[in-house]
Amino acid sequence: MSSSSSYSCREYLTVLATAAGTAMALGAAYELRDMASAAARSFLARLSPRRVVVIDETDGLSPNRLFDAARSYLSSSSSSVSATARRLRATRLEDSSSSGAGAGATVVTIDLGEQTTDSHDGVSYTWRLLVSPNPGANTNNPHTKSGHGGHGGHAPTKSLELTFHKKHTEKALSSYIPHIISAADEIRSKNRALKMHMVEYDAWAAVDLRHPSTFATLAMPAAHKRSIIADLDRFVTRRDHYAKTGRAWKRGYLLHGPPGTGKSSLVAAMANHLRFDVYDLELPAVSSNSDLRRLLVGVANRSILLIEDIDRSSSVVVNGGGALRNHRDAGAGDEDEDGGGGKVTLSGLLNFVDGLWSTTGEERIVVFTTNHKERLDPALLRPGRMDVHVHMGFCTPESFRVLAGNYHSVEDHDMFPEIERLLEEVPVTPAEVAEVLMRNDGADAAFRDLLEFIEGKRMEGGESKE
Ligand SMILES: Nc1ncnc2c1ncn2[C@@H]1O[C@H](COP(=O)(O)OP(=O)(O)OP(=O)(O)O)[C@@H](O)[C@H]1O
Repeated sequence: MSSSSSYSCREYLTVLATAAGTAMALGAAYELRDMASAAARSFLARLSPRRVVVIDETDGLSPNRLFDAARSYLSSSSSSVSATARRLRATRLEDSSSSGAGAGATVVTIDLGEQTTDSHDGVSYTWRLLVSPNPGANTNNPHTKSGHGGHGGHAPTKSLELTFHKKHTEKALSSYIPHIISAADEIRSKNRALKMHMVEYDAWAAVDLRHPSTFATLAMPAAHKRSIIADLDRFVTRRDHYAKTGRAWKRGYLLHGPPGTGKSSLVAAMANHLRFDVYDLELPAVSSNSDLRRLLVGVANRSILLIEDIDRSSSVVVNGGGALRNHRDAGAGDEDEDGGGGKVTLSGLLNFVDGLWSTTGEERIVVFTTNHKERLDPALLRPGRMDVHVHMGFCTPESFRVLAGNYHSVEDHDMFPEIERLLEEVPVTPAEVAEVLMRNDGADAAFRDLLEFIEGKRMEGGESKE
């Protein structure tokens, strides 16, 4: 028994020793094989006409921004990812803000191990999403894996491989990668919720800008809309032009017209179109140049600075003794005639904005609104100050049809000819029309109510449409 057991033991040890020897031999063989395959890879890489750029998810401890940018880019329609990848991964974005254009949108991107192609500037690129185990991970111990241990430190790392012909290396690095970064910035700006910033205790305070107005819902002549959209689109693409001429990259808009004609709605439509935040600067609330400077410095890039009712600011000046003066040549640092040194002036503000923003090279839009353009100092109206003047007028038949579509999804109706005939002669603001259309549930009742409303205004008489 004992001899058989010692034999077994010897035999067992022999087996073990043989196994260990085999393992060592195998280990050495694997090592040799790895070395050989690395050498072969590097040899093949030298022979291959393809070049590979690896973009890891993290750069040590911090996230690699280029990886994030490339993933956003590959999820967007600007790349041809969805057309070429075999297997896609789809995610529905959280519907957290109604003002975020990407809110609730479905994002599609390539799945792990998949590859897709894209082309840019005549060059074809291949992308592959790979995952590799983290070197610090003990893959046998589930508690050290991300999601179990809670630290996530040993999660597998992802990387993107970008492959292209090596003759295009220069183009890939100096043109394609910057293109990806700027496309990703654009996607991020489209997906974020817009903000409205207002002055509170001498500092900007932000709330979500949830104004639903867009150029599609705006009641104004279609030709005017088209020219404003074209102007905005041209402006945001002209960085080089402004840089060359040494001018602040800003565009001034003056929106004028009676109350309720949609000036604020147009500002919201511009913000929604450009995905710019709005900074609502109430000039009378700003008491000194130092406050103004601080506020203007705090206006972010790619935003709209809104200064409303500037005629009211001017009339304070005309009557003397207000916080604002509207002198033609006044600078922001001028002394107030009433001895309230360092008070803000409107034209001073504009000089100030030009000087302050000419060095930043980022696009900003300044919008002034007024109900009385004729009351403004002509110095404020000259080009360069306010480049585009937009008149927001009373409701026209064309504007009425937009509102009828907005509120009742109706394109035509028996009562339209009568309503439109009346609108030609009676001054009714789009806000008044919108209010009547909104208070009625059914289209028939709404249009009847509107007819009565306009008739009533005509009977009252008052100002004519001219
Ligand atoms: N042109 C328009 N297109 C669509 N809706 C409009 C238009 N004008 C007015 N409205 C409706 O009337 C409401 C009030 O209009 P809005 O505040 O845009 O006018 P405003 O000209 O800025 O007035 P105010 O000079 O009094 O500030 C808007 O929220 C919108 O519902």
